[in-house]
Amino acid sequence: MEGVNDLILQAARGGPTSRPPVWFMRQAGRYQKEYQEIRRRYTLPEIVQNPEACAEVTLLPVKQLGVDAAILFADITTPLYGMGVELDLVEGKGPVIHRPIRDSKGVEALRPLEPEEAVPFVLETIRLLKRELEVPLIGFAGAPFTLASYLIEGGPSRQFKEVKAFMYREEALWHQLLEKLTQAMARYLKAQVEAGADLLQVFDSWVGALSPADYRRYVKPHMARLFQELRPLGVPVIHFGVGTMGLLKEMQEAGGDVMGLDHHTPLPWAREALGQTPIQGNLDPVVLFAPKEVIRREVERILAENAGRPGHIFNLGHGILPGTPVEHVRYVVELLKEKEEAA
Ligand SMILES: Cc1c2[nH]c(c1CCC(=O)O)Cc1[nH]c(c(CCC(=O)O)c1C)Cc1[nH]c(c(CCC(=O)O)c1C)Cc1[nH]c(c(C)c1CCC(=O)O)C2
Repeated sequence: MEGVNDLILQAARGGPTSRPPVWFMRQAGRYQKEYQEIRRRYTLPEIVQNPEACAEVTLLPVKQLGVDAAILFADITTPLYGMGVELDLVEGKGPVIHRPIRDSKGVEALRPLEPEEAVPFVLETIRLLKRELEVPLIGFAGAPFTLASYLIEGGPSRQFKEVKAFMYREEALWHQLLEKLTQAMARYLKAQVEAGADLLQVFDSWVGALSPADYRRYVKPHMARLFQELRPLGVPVIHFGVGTMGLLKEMQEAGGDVMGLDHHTPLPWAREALGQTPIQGNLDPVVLFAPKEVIRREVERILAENAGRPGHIFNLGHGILPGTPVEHVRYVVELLKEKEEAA
């Protein structure tokens, strides 16, 4: 990508950069008044299905914050509609599935994903964005476990009791379900790269609910398969989850060029555990509600903990929360850009 800011691609490949590139998970969302205005007129699926509106929302944080990457605006549930799943995105809660999967009929009813038919609007949004963007575009998908947790629980969960009980009780069916989701997300991500996505992030947000032994048995083979399918695409892939310190080595073995670190994971420990693998993270999203002195202290702590090693993409440990002051998010970007001037 000549003439554009490709810091994030360099860092994702482990190369040296003049400063760590920065973007934020959920960088487009309710904390922005411009987003709230658009949301008063359209629902989230209506935005996603309208490439002009969707590109505009994707560009909002790039213009407002000066981040080093854009992330496609969509939800992890977006491709599920194309597999025959009916669901609602409930404000303040998250995805609610009309008929949660509880048996083989539910698994069989999931259709294979044909991206050009099921999500043409996502691919068109990517093509529109590529004409405008001067920073790389991140495509993304939910990982099979995280998607299965919504499909089986029927909505957000704290204990993940239904999904884990299903996994233990119906092991063969579980593997069928994860295989279907793996194939669908591999095709979805491939279509995003063909449309122009420059790197990818796989969100296994809720996989931290599993023990390392369960991860190895029930999830890791599918993740390994997914990353194997993505490798020929030739773009870096970020592998992210929350509460994953105990799983991080297993997740790294499954695949991904960059490992996402939540804010509970000590960065020096992760560097030691992961060797040369680039990392992304790991500021606590709640720090963005703190006074600027505290934000500065925490950003500097993370930079000091990384000790100038290459392959660090600055981000939060999880997504930006509603109510976060935009000014504070922008301040983090400014702090990182100051480092470049100082260098
Ligand atoms: C678990 C998960 C979901 N969705 C997503 C994940 C994985 C990332 C993570 O772990 O946070 C991924 C996601 N969802 C959204 C994006 C957009 C890109 C970005 O700017 O990061 C991304 C990357 C838009 C969205 N997806 C959703 C919003 C909320 C705002 C709205 O309804 O307009 C946005 C901006 C809805 C959603 N969808 C989901 C939740 C938990 C919610 C929030 C519910 C709420 O608080 O109202 C499921």
